[in-house]
Amino acid sequence: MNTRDRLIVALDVDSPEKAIHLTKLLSPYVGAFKVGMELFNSVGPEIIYTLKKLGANIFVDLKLHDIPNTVARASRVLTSHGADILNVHAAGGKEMMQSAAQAVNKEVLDKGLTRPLVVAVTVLTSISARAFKEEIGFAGEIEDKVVNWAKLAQAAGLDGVVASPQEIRAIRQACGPEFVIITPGIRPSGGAVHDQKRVTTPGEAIAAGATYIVVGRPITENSDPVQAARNIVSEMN
Ligand SMILES: O=c1ccn([C@@H]2O[C@H](COP(=O)(O)O)[C@@H](O)[C@H]2O)c(=O)[nH]1
Repeated sequence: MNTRDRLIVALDVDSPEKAIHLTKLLSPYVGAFKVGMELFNSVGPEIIYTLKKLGANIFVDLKLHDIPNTVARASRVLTSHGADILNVHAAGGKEMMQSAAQAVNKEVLDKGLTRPLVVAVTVLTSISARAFKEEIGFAGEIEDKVVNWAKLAQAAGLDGVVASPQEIRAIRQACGPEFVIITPGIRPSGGAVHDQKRVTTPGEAIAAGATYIVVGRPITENSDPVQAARNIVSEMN
């Protein structure tokens, strides 16, 4: 895979015009675009079709988390809309993840679609070690929880996980070289971290074994998004 194909830009915007503008501007420099809750809920599923018509690969980041039947049905619908990557929460459990994977596989077979990657969100990159223990009440270390959830996702038939770049090496060791690791919480050296807590630079994430990195504000809120994306790809090398 080319370095630039490993860069996914988070389109955290509230209108189709802004999303289309960024997609046209950045498509030559990045591998894919992420449609998250803000854009999906502002525009609706048609944004997936609109951006795919522009030739973009789309990660639909809705972080499904519900009972197995509900998540399976939602996963089937997102597959039919043409998501290239979709995700569920690992905290939903093995049965939920298995149901999602099976529903996606069935939809792909029934409709002759290209199979999307189905990945599990582990511990959000905005969660600090203190919040993990004192607020949410988990015992132990974040890395152990992330690795356990990654192994559970793999056993459930998922393709990979979303995790912080700080846990990449441990996940790689536990789940092997083919397992997909998508890492938000990426900040260029010296850049503002915003609400992210477990961050690294693009270069550190790739060196640790990330399959894809996700970058939003450092690109989309930059006065020159193209240069920001090009700088990040350079930092990945
Ligand atoms: O643990 C997670 C899971 C998802 N995200 C998403 O990634 C982007 C990051 O945006 P930045 O502006 O680069 O912080 C955003 O869309 C999140 O919803 C995450 O950050 N952490």
